[in-house]
Amino acid sequence: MTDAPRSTAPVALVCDGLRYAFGETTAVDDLELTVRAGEVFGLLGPNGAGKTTAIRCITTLLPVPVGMVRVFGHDPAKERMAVRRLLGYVPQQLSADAGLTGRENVELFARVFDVTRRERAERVARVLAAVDLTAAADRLAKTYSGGMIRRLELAQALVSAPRLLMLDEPTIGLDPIARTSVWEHINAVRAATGMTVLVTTHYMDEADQYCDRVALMHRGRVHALGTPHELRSELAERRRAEGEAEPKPTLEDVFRDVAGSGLDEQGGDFRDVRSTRRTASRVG
Ligand SMILES: Nc1ncnc2c1ncn2[C@@H]1O[C@H](COP(=O)(O)OP(=O)(O)OP(=O)(O)O)[C@@H](O)[C@H]1O
Repeated sequence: MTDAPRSTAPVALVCDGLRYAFGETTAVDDLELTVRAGEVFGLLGPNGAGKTTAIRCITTLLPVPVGMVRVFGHDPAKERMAVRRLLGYVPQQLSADAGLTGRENVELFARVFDVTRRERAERVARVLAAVDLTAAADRLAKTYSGGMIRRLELAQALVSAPRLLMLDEPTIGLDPIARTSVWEHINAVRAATGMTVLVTTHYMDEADQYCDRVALMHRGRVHALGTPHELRSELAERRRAEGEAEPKPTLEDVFRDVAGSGLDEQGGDFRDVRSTRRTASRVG
């Protein structure tokens, strides 16, 4: 396993030996990551792999009891507010208020993040446009589709102009078209701003397509790390050496290979029961 981003871009995020336990359950076990500025980095794994717990430690929502985390050089334990100012966070749980319009939801976040009154209206309009919600901005969020809600949450997180955007399962429960749309908007904003993105998902196909590098997590530990192409090529090489004629492994094959049979024992598959949950119905 390597953690050597080729880029010479500054380091956006470092986790070194991060460990977090809920009582007897070790949720994150010795996590080592270095994410470079401008990367889209995917933290992948089935339910219970430890992705959300890791994100909560990075975003200061949980303490860092063992190990070290730095966000653009800042320590979440000692410089909580400095870290929060650098971050945009879209949690798995709904963060939009159904009873407010799209614009009001984003304005609320702008206030919470101290965007000055002078800048606020322009900034809110800009992020709503960036996620293609200008036309729907003055409708109540409860009238939005699941994909629109996710894009609204993205706008909420973007209004503070974060340098590191953390997205916890941003496309869960969305249909394929809405999933693609969410990713296209993430990519467009990233291209326009140079923002760094850390995303968790258990959709291996999305990670393969949209992430520059991925870490495959299982039972709190990172089992493989690299570009999707590198990880697939390494497994293809091994399969070829074992006599397979034309191995074309997917990222999910790589995951099964590194995680072994334990993946099924855990009951953790890449299909989440919650993936059938419609984001829109959470709102409506
Ligand atoms: N508040 C909590 N109390 C006790 N155990 C918890 C708590 N939150 C998470 N865990 C446990 O920690 C482990 C990691 O959970 P976590 O939610 O970080 O995984 P995940 O990869 O984000 O999974 P999911 O995709 O289901 O969100 C699991 O075994 C989970 O049951």
